[in-house]
Amino acid sequence: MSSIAVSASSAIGKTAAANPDALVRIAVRNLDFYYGDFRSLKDISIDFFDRQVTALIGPSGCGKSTLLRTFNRIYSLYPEQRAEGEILLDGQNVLSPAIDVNELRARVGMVFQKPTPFPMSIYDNIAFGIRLYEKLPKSELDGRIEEALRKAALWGEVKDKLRQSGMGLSGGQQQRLCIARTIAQQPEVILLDEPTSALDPISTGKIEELIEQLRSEFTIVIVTHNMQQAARISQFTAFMYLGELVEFGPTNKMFMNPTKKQTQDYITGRFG
Ligand SMILES: Nc1ncnc2c1ncn2[C@@H]1O[C@H](COP(=O)(O)OP(=O)(O)OP(=O)(O)O)[C@@H](O)[C@H]1O
Repeated sequence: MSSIAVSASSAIGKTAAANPDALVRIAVRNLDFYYGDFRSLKDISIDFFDRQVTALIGPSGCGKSTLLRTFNRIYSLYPEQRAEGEILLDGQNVLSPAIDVNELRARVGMVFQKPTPFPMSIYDNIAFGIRLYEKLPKSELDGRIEEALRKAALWGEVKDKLRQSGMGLSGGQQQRLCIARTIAQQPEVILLDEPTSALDPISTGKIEELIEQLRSEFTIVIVTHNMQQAARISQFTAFMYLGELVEFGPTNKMFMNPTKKQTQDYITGRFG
């Protein structure tokens, strides 16, 4: 077994096991995705469970980010990109033309690889997202901002400088600010696309702890290249290859006893 697999396996057991009774929050059915003529997702069917973290893993270009980007239809900003099939969020197909995409994006929040604070104060970074959808009196807005910063484990570090620019924070703090901005919109699902790949190990550890805390409230889907991270923080893991879902299951099973040889090869670092 390679060192990657050994340390990934040793992370198993430190994380909460998959809840077999968790409700399905997102049900993907026969999903295909096209960039122009290129079919980058092939007949994907998979369930994402309420208040569980699901890690999407697989080699570069296998379609992890593409799959993530279908859940809030962020791809629809680009006319040559299209999805076919069904993505049922609480039973409602988000690919239906009848869906209000702004409302969808408030329900399905997204945090990107590189922290993307807006060039405005810490306070306004969070207020901005709330004001898009709600008109709140100042006292209530203040409360929502504090709550979001607390949940993102950032309040203690920024409470005395809420009027300072979000751009002045460290990379790790900026990423937690982006998570706070997402939380403030009170989403049901949080999508994280390699949220720690630009961060140092200490900031990465803080984000991983935060993800574990957020799990009690949100359904979380995370794309990661880091197998140890997937093993540490997720309850379910999906392994993708060349646009297909190869294997999906509880993370401990995927890492300790995968069914498919391709999964075994990938998690042991022998993929070729
Ligand atoms: N804007 C685009 N136009 C055309 N093809 C694209 C575009 N974005 C991605 N693709 C292709 O779709 C496939 C899936 O890409 P995607 O970015 O989803 O993979 P990934 O698994 O997230 O990769 P990585 O781990 O490197 O981020 C790849 O073959 C990629 O080249």
